[in-house]
Amino acid sequence: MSKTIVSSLYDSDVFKQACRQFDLAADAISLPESIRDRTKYPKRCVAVALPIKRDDGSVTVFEGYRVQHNLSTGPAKGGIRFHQDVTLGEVAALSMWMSWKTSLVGLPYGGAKGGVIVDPRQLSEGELERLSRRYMQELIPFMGPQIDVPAPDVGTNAKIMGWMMDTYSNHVGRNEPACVTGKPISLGGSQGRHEATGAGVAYLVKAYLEDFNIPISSATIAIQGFGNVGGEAALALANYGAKIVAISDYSAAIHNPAGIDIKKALAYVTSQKVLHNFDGGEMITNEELLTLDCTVLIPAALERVITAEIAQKLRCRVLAEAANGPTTFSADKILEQRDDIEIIPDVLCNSGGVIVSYFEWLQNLQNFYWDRDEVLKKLFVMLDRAKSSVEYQKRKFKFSRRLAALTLGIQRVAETKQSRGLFP
Ligand SMILES: NC(=O)C1=CN([C@@H]2O[C@H](COP(=O)(O)OP(=O)(O)OC[C@H]3O[C@@H](n4cnc5c(N)ncnc54)[C@H](O)[C@@H]3O)[C@@H](O)[C@H]2O)C=CC1
Ligand SMILES: O=C(O)CCC(=O)C(=O)O
Repeated sequence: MSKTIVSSLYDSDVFKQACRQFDLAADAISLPESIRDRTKYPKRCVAVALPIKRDDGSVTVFEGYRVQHNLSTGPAKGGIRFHQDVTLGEVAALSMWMSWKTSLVGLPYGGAKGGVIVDPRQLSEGELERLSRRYMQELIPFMGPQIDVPAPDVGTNAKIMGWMMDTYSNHVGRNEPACVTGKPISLGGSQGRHEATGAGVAYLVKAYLEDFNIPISSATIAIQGFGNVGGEAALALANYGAKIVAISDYSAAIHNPAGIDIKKALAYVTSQKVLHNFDGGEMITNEELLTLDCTVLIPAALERVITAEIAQKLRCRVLAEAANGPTTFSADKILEQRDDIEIIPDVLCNSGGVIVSYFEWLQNLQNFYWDRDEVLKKLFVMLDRAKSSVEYQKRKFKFSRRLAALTLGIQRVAETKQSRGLFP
């Protein structure tokens, strides 16, 4: 990666956070200096201008990115975010976390992430389709089933993945479902992918609560973010018998100590798009939600919401990081000292999404499809395996759980790069 680009990425607090995590992990495993920068910084950052014809005939040029952090361990893999606050540094940080995540869970992938600076709620359906297609069109030279395989993230969904897959397929002149995951099932999407990230979060929360001898039936859960991940995690945890006492999205936060009817909340969001005015409890502030007295707090929205100040006020027993990068580096230090909160770190906690994306890619490549039960069974086996390896690493080296997960992911990427050697 060019030094000029790297220094500009450091303008981003999220990128700094990912780099500080890397440095800590690299020191902890005494990663040789000669391999550090090659492992740490992205391989490739692509920025594209995306001119879109608006419904009124005018043209708006949006800006989009794809950062391929690591291509050494397999095709790059990671979601695409449509959000007004996207920056190149944020996308780069998210691409680093994708690399550690795919390596930690043992997938034959590298890591990548994409983003477009846009508030998708401000676009009509037609404008959104033109933007999604243009993004894929501009990036086709860098995409493909064996190069880089995108998926949904914040502000994107199966329909958008379908448009991107169609654009790619039209370009290569054949149906190529394996170029994108998280597609509609009718286009080769996998059973279970829609709920995979949230279902994986819920499965790990349940497994860790068992380890901590906390019955799930007595657990109270607060969730920030009620989109794909937060909504599906809430549903799965409610089905396991936990009580969801607070939920929120960008429009509202709702608290109900007696438990929120999650099916009703999901139906409300499907029809109204937001939680605003949902009649399921009392309105609270975002900070009140994060600092509620509860068994499990699940940030499932954006990065850096658990700041140092919030970390001091947290009253949960378990912090399950469904979002990527929700805890700042300084908040992490405080939580380590507090010692009364167990963290399930993002790269493990939300890995269910990319695991089922891998299953989708495999099904597309072999043209043989699995049913939902088989997908979920395989998902839970892989999550159990990843959890066990993290717990083993944690015990063996007396690391925090985050450091255990990061060192496992980083070590594998570094080892692969080292084994491949340097072209003279
Ligand atoms: N979609 C996926 O498969 C995966 C997503 N993730 C991560 O999970 C997180 C959520 O992603 P998705 O659910 O896919 O996105 P989404 O776009 O479906 O939902 C995001 C939710 O966060 C809410 N939100 C945004 N700003 C907020 C704020 N300031 N306060 C409270 N809520 C706010 C939105 O209103 C929405 O409910 C992100 O960090 C993403 O990177 C991680 C792994 C896979
Ligand atoms: O499903 C995927 O390929 C990636 C999902 C994602 O963006 C993530 O795990 O953060």
